[in-house]
Amino acid sequence: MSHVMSTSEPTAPAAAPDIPATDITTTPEWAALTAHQSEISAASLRGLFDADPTRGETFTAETDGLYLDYSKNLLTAQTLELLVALARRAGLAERVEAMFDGQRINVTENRPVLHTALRAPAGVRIEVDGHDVVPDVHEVLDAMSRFAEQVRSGQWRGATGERITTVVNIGIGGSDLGPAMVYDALRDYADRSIEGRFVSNVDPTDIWEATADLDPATTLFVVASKTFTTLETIANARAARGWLTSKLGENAVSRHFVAVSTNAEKVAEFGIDTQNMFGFWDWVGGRYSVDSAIGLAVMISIGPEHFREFLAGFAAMDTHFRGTPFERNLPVLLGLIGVWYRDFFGYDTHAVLPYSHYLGRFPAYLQQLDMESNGKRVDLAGRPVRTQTGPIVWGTPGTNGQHAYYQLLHQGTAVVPADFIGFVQPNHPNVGPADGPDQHALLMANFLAQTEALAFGKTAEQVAAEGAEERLVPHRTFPGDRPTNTLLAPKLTPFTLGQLIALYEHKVFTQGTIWGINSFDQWGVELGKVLAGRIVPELTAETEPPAAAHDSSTDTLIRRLRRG
Ligand SMILES: O=P(O)(O)OC[C@H]1O[C@](O)(CO)[C@@H](O)[C@@H]1O
Repeated sequence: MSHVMSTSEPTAPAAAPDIPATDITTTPEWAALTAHQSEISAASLRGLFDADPTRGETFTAETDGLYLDYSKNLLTAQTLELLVALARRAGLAERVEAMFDGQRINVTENRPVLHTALRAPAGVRIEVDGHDVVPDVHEVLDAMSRFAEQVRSGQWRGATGERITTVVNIGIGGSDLGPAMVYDALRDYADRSIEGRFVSNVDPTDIWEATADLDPATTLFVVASKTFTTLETIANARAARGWLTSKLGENAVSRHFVAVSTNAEKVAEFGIDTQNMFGFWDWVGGRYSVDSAIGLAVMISIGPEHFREFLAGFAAMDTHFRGTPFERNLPVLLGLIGVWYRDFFGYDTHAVLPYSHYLGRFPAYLQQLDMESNGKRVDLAGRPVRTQTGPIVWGTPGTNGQHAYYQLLHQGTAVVPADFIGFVQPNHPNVGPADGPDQHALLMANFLAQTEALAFGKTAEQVAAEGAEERLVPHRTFPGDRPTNTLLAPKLTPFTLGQLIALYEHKVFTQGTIWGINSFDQWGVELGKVLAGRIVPELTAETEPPAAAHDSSTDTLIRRLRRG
């Protein structure tokens, strides 16, 4: 049962779509937004809400139960019109079609970008060089489902005949952040008799911690790597194999190691039988791969049915993104609002603040999705960009952040636009007898209070009227006009999570399109990898490296490390 899929030989490769020749900053649409920004910067959210009492109902959009309130942003209907015109000028509609259509929009790697095919229902036809990839996707999904069921039911046993009770995913970047985040987010759907662990860091402490209390006889390793050449993953996988074989012998490997990769050759070279490999394709970017076989550890945890619901959430958002007018299109709105602040206000960072304990790793996941995609300084043609590009994305779950860095959000000199993500229903009721306030109500009261406070602040007059000491009035004043989006979903389910991930994928795409950059390569990670490869022998070889192998700083640090 080989699950490695290959697409047919290229027939007539789909041409890359035209690279926009126009610098977006020289367009009339850009100029109109620049002029409009000076008007808006004189406005306030208090004023905008006073002028339009229905603003909180009209500046909203919804799809399949996912509700976006973007009213607490410094924008008007005119701003939206101008932003939508900018999106049109950037050719967003055509670029969306080019992506869904399998055109080679990843021009620097000459690849299509088809993560949307990973969640396409069976029967839909999506071609790469004349080959329909949807049946391939479903074949791998079916193979994953069979394997996940075998592990969950205890049919798949370790080399000594024991059931698998721990699945350790070894991967990094997209081969870790996605499955680790989703595993946490969907704990309520998990078979808790099988624990999932995630090892990514090349620091030996990570794999040590993950294995210290484990029994190899009941442990399954999923080695997840698109390329199967990533230093951290291969080092950790080797360590895991040594740990396992020192106790169970070489023959145990095939019962305790499976691989997820696009690179069957390297998987075989590592010593994992490609019969135990689940494949995907070079048209899936690492940070866009959690809904591919990279989600295997998740599927083992939540089961194939919930995994399919998760995919259905992505697919629903894909349909919404592809078919909804920009003015009501959630990813487009989030993308345009982000461009508004990044380029016309110069705000450098963007916070994502989930009011759900289970979404603790969502901001870290989005950091890779957004910053590896849009942290670019040249456009598709290789010319230096004249816009700002991707913001620094950060965040942690509310309410913990409130007692840490929200001080800066409310009163600091930096303005940080933020997305607040919350759920109508809790994952869990209060523990124990209900003699205290409903904790979910406490959570959501904070969720609402924060965006209200950020938007409207508290004036010096209000502070003084409350009887504050005069010298304290400036300290206790809140400026307001700190913009936020509120995303509200009925409940954190596999479907909702799929929707949310796809929402941000398409937001990132929208922004990359406006900026005219390639959101699907990541050359910026290469230099450090190459230099590390050069330094490894300099740290470990018996003989000292030559005196001036690097700069004087790096050389001195290498000597200190060698001294031990
Ligand atoms: O899945 P792989 O090939 O091991 O890559 C892991 C990660 O490394 C990167 O290439 C960056 O170094 C990411 O884009 C990717 O998600």
